[in-house]
Amino acid sequence: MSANTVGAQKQATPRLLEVDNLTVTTRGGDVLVRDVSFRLDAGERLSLIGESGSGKSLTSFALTGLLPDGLQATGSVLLDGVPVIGARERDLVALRGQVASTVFQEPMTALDPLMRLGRQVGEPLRRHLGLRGDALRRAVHDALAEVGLPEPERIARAYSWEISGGQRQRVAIAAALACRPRLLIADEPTTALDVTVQADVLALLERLVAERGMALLFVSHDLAVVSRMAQRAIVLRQGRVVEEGAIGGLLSEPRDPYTAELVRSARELDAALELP
Ligand SMILES: Nc1ncnc2c1ncn2[C@@H]1O[C@H](COP(=O)(O)OP(=O)(O)OP(=O)(O)O)[C@@H](O)[C@H]1O
Repeated sequence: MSANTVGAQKQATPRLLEVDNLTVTTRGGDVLVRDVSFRLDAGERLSLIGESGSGKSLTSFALTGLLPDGLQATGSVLLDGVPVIGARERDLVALRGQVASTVFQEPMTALDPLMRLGRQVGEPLRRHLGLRGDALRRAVHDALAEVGLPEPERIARAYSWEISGGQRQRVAIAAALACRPRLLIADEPTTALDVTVQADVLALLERLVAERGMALLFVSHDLAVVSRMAQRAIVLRQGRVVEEGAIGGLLSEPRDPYTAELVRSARELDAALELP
């Protein structure tokens, strides 16, 4: 194979995620996210930070075509080279779960209260990997065991309202990761949980991301958590990117006044916070 051919092949491998001028508007013309652009490579850990209402969730929803009804995305989102904006729902279903999966803030909304948990974890395995019968049952059991749930058989038979909030988030993580996506989008995955289980769920995500070499887009307003989970961060304010860079630099020498304010209030909130 010539050097030229190798070069051409390398170029042909798409980036995991390329976002250019992503803009989210309401039908009435209000701009909620404006001109957001960033890249994420395989295995990289990036955070979206910003105060409540800064556009973090809408940005993360737009990446897999999950914006709520009534909102419209423009610009370009390429997920593994496939355009998301304007794509047919059918094509997005193929990307979700296999290329990129999302874990949401409130696990209750991600899980169907009328369906046994095992079936919900099994659904992506059936749909994407074609597993059936014993193979499917084993894969569901393994997925539940891998997220540290005791008694996976019991959990598989249970409904979401029969287990604790922390366990629910573990089940949602198991469902999101069942098909081994290359990118995990975690939208404030511990905010709705009791503080005593937050650390456990973060440790679980950290372990799974490291073990599988997954890329992570971690959405949070909590700088202490971000400094643990990500290498790089994008700071959003009122729907715009105000700063981007390595976490260490953002925390020690924030360039934008808004980032400086976030760092200051985080330090104030928790004097014991271990920031560099
Ligand atoms: N479906 C919607 N219709 C109209 N406006 C919306 C809709 N969803 C969100 N917004 C508005 O868009 C802005 C950005 O919302 P978004 O949920 O992305 O913020 P966020 O940074 O994730 O905040 P939080 O940390 O509170 O979740 C907010 O002003 C919000 O009120």
